[in-house]
Amino acid sequence: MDSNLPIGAASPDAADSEKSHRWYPEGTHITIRGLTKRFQDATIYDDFDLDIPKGKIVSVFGPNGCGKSTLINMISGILPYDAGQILFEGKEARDTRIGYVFQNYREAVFPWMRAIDNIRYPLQYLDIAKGERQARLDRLVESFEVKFDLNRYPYQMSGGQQQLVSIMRALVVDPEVLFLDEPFSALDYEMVMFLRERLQKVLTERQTTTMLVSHDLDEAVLLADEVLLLTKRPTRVAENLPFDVPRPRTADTTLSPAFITTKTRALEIFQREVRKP
Ligand SMILES: Nc1ncnc2c1ncn2[C@@H]1O[C@H](COP(=O)(O)OP(=O)(O)OP(=O)(O)O)[C@@H](O)[C@H]1O
Repeated sequence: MDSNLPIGAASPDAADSEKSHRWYPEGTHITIRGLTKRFQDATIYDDFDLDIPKGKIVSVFGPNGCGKSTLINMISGILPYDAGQILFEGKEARDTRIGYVFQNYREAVFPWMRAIDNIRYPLQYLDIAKGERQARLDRLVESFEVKFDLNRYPYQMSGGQQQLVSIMRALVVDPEVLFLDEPFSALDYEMVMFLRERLQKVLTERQTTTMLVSHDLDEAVLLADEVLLLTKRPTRVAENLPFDVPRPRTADTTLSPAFITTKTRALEIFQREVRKP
């Protein structure tokens, strides 16, 4: 298959087999071509291309204001863009099951609903039987080994517990793609370690394509299969660093030579980019 074919172009031997109709590179879930985004006079993205691999965790890291949130908001369909195309194995965002976890869990969870009802909420939009809905909920609660009472209301829960509820609500529909924008930045370290560990386990089991925006380089590398390093605006891909040490990855992983090598390289690229005029 020719991975250099432009979006929408049929493969030359398209008639030969079903497989040859694929015009996105093998193993790619999200294909971005010619993406352009402007806010007033500022051009954030100009003719930006990117491929996101299927079933992997990609961390997005880059200079302040380079457009990390803007990127995942455009991909997830929350934010319109000025030009270009974003496709999920050839489908539009609206035809794709998407989960999104916001940094600000206090605004994301529904305060009038118990935790369990918050998590259950999106299931009503899926065309599945009631029994299967409950089974999904039970499986998810089991995977996260939830220790607190899910009959509590958000105001009765800690920040970390509320963010866990919001993560579980994003996962209950078994999303094809999960977006996380700084999900752990407002939480205490013990909770951060717990959530990183649980989330990794669930995402790896389910092989959910995931894009994580993080300001914390340790976290970005620790959780990633690939670290996507962005430049200053107009934003380009500075480099895509693979990080393939086995999972589960814990706080101890940050002491390993492989981690230190990748983090050091990421930091060099980041510093090179922020120093550019
Ligand atoms: N709705 C908007 N209207 C105008 N400008 C915006 C809007 N949203 C974002 N911007 C600007 O676009 C740029 C990219 O914003 P974005 O939040 O995507 O960057 P980021 O890399 O996630 O930032 P940070 O590192 O600060 O979290 C910033 O300069 C921001 O001020």
